[in-house]
Amino acid sequence: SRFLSSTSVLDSPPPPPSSMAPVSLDTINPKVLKCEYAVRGEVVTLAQALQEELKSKPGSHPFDEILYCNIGNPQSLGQQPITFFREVLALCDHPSILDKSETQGLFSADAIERAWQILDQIPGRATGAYSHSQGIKGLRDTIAAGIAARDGFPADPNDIFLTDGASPAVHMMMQLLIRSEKDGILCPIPQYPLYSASIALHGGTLVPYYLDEAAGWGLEVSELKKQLADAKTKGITPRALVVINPGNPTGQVLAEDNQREIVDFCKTEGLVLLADEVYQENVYVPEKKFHSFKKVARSMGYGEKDISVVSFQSVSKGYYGECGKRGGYMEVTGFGPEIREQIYKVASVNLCSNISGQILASLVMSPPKVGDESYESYSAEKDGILSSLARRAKTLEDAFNKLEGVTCNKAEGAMYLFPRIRLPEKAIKAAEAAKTAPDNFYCRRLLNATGIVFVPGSGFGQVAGTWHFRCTILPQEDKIPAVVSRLTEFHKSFMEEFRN
Ligand SMILES: Cc1ncc(COP(=O)(O)O)c(CN[C@@H]2CONC2=O)c1O
Repeated sequence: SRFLSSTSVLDSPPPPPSSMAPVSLDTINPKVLKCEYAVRGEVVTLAQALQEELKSKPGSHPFDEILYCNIGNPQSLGQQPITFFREVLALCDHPSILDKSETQGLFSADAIERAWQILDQIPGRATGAYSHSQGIKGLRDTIAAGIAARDGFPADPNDIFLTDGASPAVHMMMQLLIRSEKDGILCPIPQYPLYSASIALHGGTLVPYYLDEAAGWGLEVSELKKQLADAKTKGITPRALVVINPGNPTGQVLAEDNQREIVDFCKTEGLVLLADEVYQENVYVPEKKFHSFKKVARSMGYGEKDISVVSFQSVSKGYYGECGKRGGYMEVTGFGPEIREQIYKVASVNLCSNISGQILASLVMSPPKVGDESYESYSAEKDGILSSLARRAKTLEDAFNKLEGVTCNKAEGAMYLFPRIRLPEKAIKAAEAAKTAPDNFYCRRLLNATGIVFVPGSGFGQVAGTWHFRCTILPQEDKIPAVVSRLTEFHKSFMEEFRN
């Protein structure tokens, strides 16, 4: 009746502000409020503000540029894309140039050939069309063949779901597995906060298992068992175990026998093994090698009926670093057809992932081979990037270990270092006074003094009473000395200021 007579609306006083706003913090989904993602959190927001100030008021800070060491985003820091991949992508997106004579002079013959092959796998050769909701079948065939060649065990294209990066694949699995807050997902601490965020958004419970920093971030099965039992006493039903290998933020690469223990643990406990393997190409130490969890399970004689393994891959990492192209997949094994049908249904709600990402995922899993025209140049680009990442990891690891009160495990893989910092009591008190976590306090002070952007360890989780920060190994090599010198100078003055 309020809107039936215009005069009553015109005469009546405006409703109080709270009831005017259709949406307010207390009327949105509380799961959204609970969700956090520190990789682009408070310190990064402050960095972006400083960057704007530097633009509008040059000289307004004791540094002339922001050095973003917060996110695994290689190409934003100058890393070049892989030529062959981009040649194929460009040709697939503009097929009319494929048979022009000029094209022969501009693109490698095998890139032209690969583009034709891919286009022949796309209905109507239209990269602008929706595809099958699991992704283009021909590309899934290529990816399955790449997985089989990597592992030495068969892969089924129908187990593969191409996604816009690994993130939406993780969300889909959380959506499938979490029925209520009574469902628990075992996650490593420290963890990549996509997992804690997704579990929060889907209303589940994160069941932590602590990686052992003193043992090079080792994953002890005894810890898994302890946390599982503890969760059950609280009425939680553990559904899955997340393993990030190589680890983010911790950089460890699991030993194969440790992986076998983990597979047995999941099989015994009836847990889905969620294997996040987006850094599978990022291994820097000769004594470690990447083994997929699916390969480990199969090599133990465990097949489809023995264990559910979901493997996540992405085009955002490795030596390709194509974060913005949003490509990746999950390989879903060990589920019955009725479950795969449910996953397909959820995937079909989003129609399909983007086609460029799908093409890239197939290129990443089936790159140029020996004898291909582009193989030499492709290998030179790949080896150049990976060897540079290894050097940067070592340089930063050594620099951190030289800082007073800081210890840093080796980055065996991935793209990060996660040093521990023992802060003086005075600094802890100052952080409390600033109403922030001590490691966040340190990162904010570092940013304001040097322009360097780290992410505080509290954004990834850590043993209570310990403090860390995460630094990527991604600034180009010519920038690393500046990171080291600015950090070292800042750290000395910070420790002096707060010496007990
Ligand atoms: C372990 C892990 N899994 C999944 C993802 C998601 O990748 P895509 O959705 O891009 O495929 C990331 C991204 N790494 C984040 C982003 O940059 N820095 C990080 O820590 C990651 O580190």
